[in-house]
Amino acid sequence: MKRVVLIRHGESVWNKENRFTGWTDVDLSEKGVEEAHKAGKLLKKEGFQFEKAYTSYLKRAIKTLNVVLDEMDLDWIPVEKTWRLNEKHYGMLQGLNKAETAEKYGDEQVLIWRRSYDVPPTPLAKDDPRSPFVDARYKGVDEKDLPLTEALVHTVDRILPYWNNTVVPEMKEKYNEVIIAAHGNSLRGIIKHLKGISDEDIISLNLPTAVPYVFEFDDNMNLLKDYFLGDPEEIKKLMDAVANQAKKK
Ligand SMILES: O=C(O)[C@H](O)COP(=O)(O)O
Repeated sequence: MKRVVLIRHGESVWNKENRFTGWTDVDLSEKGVEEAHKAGKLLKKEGFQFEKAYTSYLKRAIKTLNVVLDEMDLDWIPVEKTWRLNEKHYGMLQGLNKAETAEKYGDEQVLIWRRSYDVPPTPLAKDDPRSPFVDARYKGVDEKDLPLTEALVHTVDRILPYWNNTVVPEMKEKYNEVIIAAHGNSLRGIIKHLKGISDEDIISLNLPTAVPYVFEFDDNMNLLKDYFLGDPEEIKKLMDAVANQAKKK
């Protein structure tokens, strides 16, 4: 049996301030660091032994991963970073408060921007200071792949080649247990693919911060089952809170 654990980063400073973040590189809040410690302790207690870790180019995911691995005495395992695991790019919404945006444009429009499968927010200009075209970390990425906004379909399009061409072959060949530390929407994209969730039903999936989500596979990487680690009632509350972040006050 093979296991992949997906974990959204702990609460970030902009999660705390309820701002759209996307590719903005904000740090973890104090609570976010605590959440990562809690997740690492739980994974250790449950006997996980990761052999490789994958994460994004964004520090909230990288730091969550580092805390988790440190709690598990697994600081030494190989870690691969890729821009393909970055959060969905939120275009011009990046930096705006979610509830204020709902006051201005209405709950329905904001739900479309957050959760519709194929309607992206207004794009950034290529030379906007927030654009990946002016950020050194994306210098090695082919310009045609760099987004200025994304809907989930675009996030899925850039993640799947990484899942199919890197994670799956590495697991078939040499690893039994890996962890992927990433973001609410980039992980929703992977989960949609793994569970065959429809474009309509994916709208209602909301991932809480730093709750390990376990996927078990057979040796050919066919999905057997999936489950969150932790108290189901508590997790349900956390998921509902994420869903309600962008509603009018
Ligand atoms: O980028 C963000 O703002 C968050 O990481 C995810 O936000 P969402 O739950 O509003 O999509």
